[in-house]
Amino acid sequence: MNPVLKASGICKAYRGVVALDGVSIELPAGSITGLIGPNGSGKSTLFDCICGFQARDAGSVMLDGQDLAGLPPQRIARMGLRRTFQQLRVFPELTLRQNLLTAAQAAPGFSYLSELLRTPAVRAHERQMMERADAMLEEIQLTRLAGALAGSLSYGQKKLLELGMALMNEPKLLLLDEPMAGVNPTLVEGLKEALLQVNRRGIALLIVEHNLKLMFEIAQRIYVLEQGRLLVQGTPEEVARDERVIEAYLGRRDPVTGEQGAPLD
Ligand SMILES: Nc1ncnc2c1ncn2[C@@H]1O[C@H](COP(=O)(O)OP(=O)(O)OP(=O)(O)O)[C@@H](O)[C@H]1O
Repeated sequence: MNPVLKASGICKAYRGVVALDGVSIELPAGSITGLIGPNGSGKSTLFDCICGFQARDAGSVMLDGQDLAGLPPQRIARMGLRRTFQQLRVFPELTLRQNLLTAAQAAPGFSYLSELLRTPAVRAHERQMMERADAMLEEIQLTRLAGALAGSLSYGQKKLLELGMALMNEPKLLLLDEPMAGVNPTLVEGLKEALLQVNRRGIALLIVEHNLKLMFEIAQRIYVLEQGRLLVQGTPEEVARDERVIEAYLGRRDPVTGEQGAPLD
């Protein structure tokens, strides 16, 4: 089976600072993959280079066999590759339902004029998107807050809303940049379950997350970056046992428990 994503030889430097140096990853369709590494190892930059938010210096990215070279991020998103960011991106002055609708795709083939005249086809599409938004609210279990302003949500609820927004157009692949960061520990389990639920629908996940305990629980495969290079890849068990990974984290903190200088297992 074709991988849903194949990134090969990705290189990126910021004014001489090498952030990525020939990184390659391959994600099977429908899989959950973790991307870990110490601070500054290039994880967010790799996301940016895959999604078209940053131009690559070298390397190629294929989504479901299609070359993404030169395509803008919005186009890549429409092709089925969505992402979330370390910093939340919801609209605080809009309701939850409105936030979801902003993420809904305009129907292909509608002209500006047909949108302006609100033709029956446009109205039917709007109805469809409204139904989709309501179904998504149920899925993220925020239906009771459909009409509330997003700004009034807790941080964890905003994370769920952001996840819902990323899912409005049924992507093939979702890149999640630290989905658990800043989330109240009592909500971590709920968010984990939401991610597993998304994956059960066949959507592949690539997750950057400092909560490695969670990562080791849900990922089938883990890639480890260090200083812009791929250090190791393997199953969670293989990665947790790998001397190079333990070494990379020693003196910083244990990737699983957060303790200083302890080995992985
Ligand atoms: N816009 C930028 N301009 C200059 N240097 C940058 C920029 N973004 C990232 N870098 C540098 O590139 C390297 C990789 O950074 P990146 O943010 O991708 O790492 P990361 O693994 O995501 O880190 P963290 O876990 O702290 O989020 C670092 O040395 C960083 O300082």
